Amino acid sequence: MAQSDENLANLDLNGLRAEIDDIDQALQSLIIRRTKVVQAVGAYKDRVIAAGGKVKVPYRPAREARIMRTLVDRHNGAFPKTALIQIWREMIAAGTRLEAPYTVALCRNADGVDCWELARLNFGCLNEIVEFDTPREAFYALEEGRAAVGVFPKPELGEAQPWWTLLSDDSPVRIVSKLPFGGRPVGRGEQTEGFVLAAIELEESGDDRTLFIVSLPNEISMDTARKKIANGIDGSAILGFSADETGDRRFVLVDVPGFFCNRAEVFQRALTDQGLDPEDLSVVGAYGVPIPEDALS
Ligand SMILES: C=C(O[C@@H]1C=C(C(=O)O)C=C[C@H]1O)C(=O)O
Repeated sequence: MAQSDENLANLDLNGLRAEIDDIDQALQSLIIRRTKVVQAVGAYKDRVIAAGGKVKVPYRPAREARIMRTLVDRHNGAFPKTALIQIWREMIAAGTRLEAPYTVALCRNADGVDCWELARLNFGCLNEIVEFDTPREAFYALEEGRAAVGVFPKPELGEAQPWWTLLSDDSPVRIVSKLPFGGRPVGRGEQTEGFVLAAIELEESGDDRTLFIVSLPNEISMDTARKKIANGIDGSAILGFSADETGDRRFVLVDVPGFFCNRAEVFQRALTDQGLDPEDLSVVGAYGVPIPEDALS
């Protein structure tokens, strides 16, 4: 029972296994207790939803990001941090599923890439993953509450009909997380990155980036737009651009450091100061900055 680290070397195999059995029992009791608390959170969310009447999506990625960062910060010993995160991923995904049904929507990009491995690792072994034929269908499943979350491949610059043009101020669906968040799958899916979409409110995780879509007149070359956006907003990156059907303007997806939910005017002003004169600007998501690879080793 609760042997000191030094004493472990004096135990025989049976003694060591008895020690492991005790630890497993304590861990399992804590999982049982944690699940009861998660269910109480679910009941709390039910009351809030009953008052507000929205579709119930229990997933709270900002809270999950805080939990994962805390785990990594306080860890020590030989057990790998990526595996530690994975244990919590399973626990969180299985518990969240008790709060409300949980289907994960997937779609492929034009190159046939999907985020199946990332989705399975992040949303656990129990949640159903449904692959849709097109990003549009996956997106509608989220809007209509047929799926709780969707994992869409990271946009490619210049791809035809990018999925992110489906996002708008009129839709409750937003980009809410970036995957992988804490550790990549080994082998298949290792190079893949994706964004999680869900019809939930944006919340701050303490270290976030914000995504907005701006429409610019087509006369402004992509190069000019890129330079002016970079000059106007420190640390910004352009993730995608597309021409719209009428062809006189293009949409640009911009990723900026910080949490700027409901603060589109900040970007509007920064771009106007650069002489870009944006026609339309919507904040379409925010995500917790993933844990860097070197913090996981
Ligand atoms: C329990 C909650 O619901 C979900 C489950 C979480 C967990 O198991 O810790 C964390 C965030 C949510 O995705 C919560 O919102 O706190």
